Amino acid sequence: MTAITFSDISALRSACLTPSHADMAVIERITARDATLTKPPGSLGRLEELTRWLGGWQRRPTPTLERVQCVVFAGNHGIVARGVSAWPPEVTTLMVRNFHNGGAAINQLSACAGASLSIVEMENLQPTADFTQAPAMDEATFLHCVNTGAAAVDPKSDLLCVGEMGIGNTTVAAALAAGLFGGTGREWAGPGAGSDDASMVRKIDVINDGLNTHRAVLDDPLAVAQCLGGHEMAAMLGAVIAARSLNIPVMLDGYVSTAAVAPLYALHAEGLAHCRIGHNSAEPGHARLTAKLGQKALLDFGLRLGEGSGAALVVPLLRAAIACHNGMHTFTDAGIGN
Ligand SMILES: Cc1cc2ncn([C@H]3O[C@H](COP(=O)(O)O)[C@@H](O)[C@H]3O)c2cc1C
Ligand SMILES: O=C(O)c1cccnc1
Repeated sequence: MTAITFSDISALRSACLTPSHADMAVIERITARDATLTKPPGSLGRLEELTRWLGGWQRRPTPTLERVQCVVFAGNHGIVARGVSAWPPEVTTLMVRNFHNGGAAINQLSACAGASLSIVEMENLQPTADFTQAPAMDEATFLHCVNTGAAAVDPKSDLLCVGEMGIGNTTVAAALAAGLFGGTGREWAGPGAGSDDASMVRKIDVINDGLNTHRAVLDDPLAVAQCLGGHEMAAMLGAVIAARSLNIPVMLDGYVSTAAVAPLYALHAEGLAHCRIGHNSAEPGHARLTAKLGQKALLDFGLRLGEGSGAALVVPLLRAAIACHNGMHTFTDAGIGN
């Protein structure tokens, strides 16, 4: 659908290092109109900020959400063989079938959001390499996954919601966060889809082993994404870069989607300016990661699912934000003086 393709890692790196920006003139127009609306200035709180963000990236003083796309990328992980998840990798495949049959949480939440839902199976759900032993992906596979993610973005979208399915990927998220921002497995790992105490110990060890194996490349965020990441994580990264070039704002979900795109922030402080984080996951590393990115999640509902659930969930709030901005009358219209 989109022509955004990176021919090699250096093309990808240069796109990461030169992010586009929101349209400041549009943001000024939105701010100016907001000041005329029949409410005390600032009284719609974060709804006002979200309207400026949407309009600034859409380059529209009257932001719209007619075409919202949710994309779920699915992948499997070599480290699952080490007992880091309470679930076997076959569940990834079974959940992909469930997505196609309309039976998962994201099917219901994307429908409530008035969004389309795309499901992308990465690398035929073949697992990555065990990152404690080798890079999770070779460079060509990593680049291919980034490009697959970029190609999944509908260039006509008004908003992109990204999500994932991949048994074991909360371990991968924690490894990415630790690789990018420092700290150990203990500080970044959480129970994911229900790991018990014994599994948590293995998870922490696997993350620490992965950090140790790849310590020579931890200063390069793209190498971190290649060595410690996953197929669906690389695809989310590619989708989010493509969205930025297409001026499409992005709603992230929880820990896994935030960690997948965190390399963009590590490469450039403005790298995730077109993204917001839908909710604060119950996965404990998420709040810490959100703070590292200088963001504040929209909701805190105790979700710990993934699939893009927390991104789709907040779309109705965004609709509320733009309905107020676009539909409210001004003090002049209403004949209210001050
Ligand atoms: C039935 C089921 C549906 C899911 N939907 C999302 N996840 C979430 O849980 C997985 C990560 O947790 P961990 O790292 O502990 O394996 C990912 O697939 C994520 O999307 C699910 C997990 C399960 C079991
Ligand atoms: O926050 C997430 O992304 C998450 C949490 C638990 C399981 N899977 C994903």
